[in-house]
Amino acid sequence: MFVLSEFRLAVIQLQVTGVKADNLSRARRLVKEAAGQGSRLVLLPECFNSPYGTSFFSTYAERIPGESTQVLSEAARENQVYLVGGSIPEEDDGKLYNSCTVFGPNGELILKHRKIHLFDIDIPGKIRFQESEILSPGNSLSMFDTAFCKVGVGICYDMRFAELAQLYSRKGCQLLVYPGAFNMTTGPAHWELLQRGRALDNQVYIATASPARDETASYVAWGHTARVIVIKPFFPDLQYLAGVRQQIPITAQRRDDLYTVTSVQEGSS
Ligand SMILES: NC(=O)CC(=O)C(=O)O
Repeated sequence: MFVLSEFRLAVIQLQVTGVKADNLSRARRLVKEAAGQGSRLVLLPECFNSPYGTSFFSTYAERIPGESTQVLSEAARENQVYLVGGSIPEEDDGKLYNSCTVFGPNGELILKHRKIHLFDIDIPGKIRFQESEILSPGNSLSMFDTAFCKVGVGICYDMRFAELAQLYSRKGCQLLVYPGAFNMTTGPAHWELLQRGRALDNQVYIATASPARDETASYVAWGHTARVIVIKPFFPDLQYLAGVRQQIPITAQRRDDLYTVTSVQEGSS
């Protein structure tokens, strides 16, 4: 496989409203703009086609393939990019999921990742959110190969689970992408810290995209879309990453005789 050492990745902090058609056309326009600036991989935020909230999921839910994924497929093909389509509420067989679809430069669906860890938190006086009241969890890891590098996919709360990132890293991923939508409580506390932690521990690049902050929304996203890396911002540079892994060889130094992280299932859900 031909692997480019350095490539441009775009993370889109999309303004998301209650009008699905507007969200889709805005996303499409921004994917085109990102590709026009040389991006080869583009990332949209969690719930890019609908407001984020348990009261919205069933109204905005679609089957896959459906209206929103059709737009994503066309946007990927027209612009010849890998497109990580944030997430959408998905309906399948009477159940709802929070699902990320990834399309290749020919517009083909490469994978579907259903959020594995549902966002159920209760911080008194601050925020209570229970995705599991409405959604079902996915049960699979999701990775894909590009012409540049291998990519692992998680959605928002998935980022809090260090084991998932460890597994992706062990399975050869150099970049982990997390469409996300942290909020005004957890965002300032953990959004950047988690990304830096996942990147540093696993010697991988991390990219996240959030909806733009909208103070009038029922769930106010923190924003702060990031193209993080512990290492060197903006362009994922795989040669540089290989250098870091060689200089600080924690992968080879792991004590697999004392501990291990294993997966019981994989593939796209
Ligand atoms: N929205 C999420 O899934 C997660 C989140 O906001 C957090 O972990 O904080």
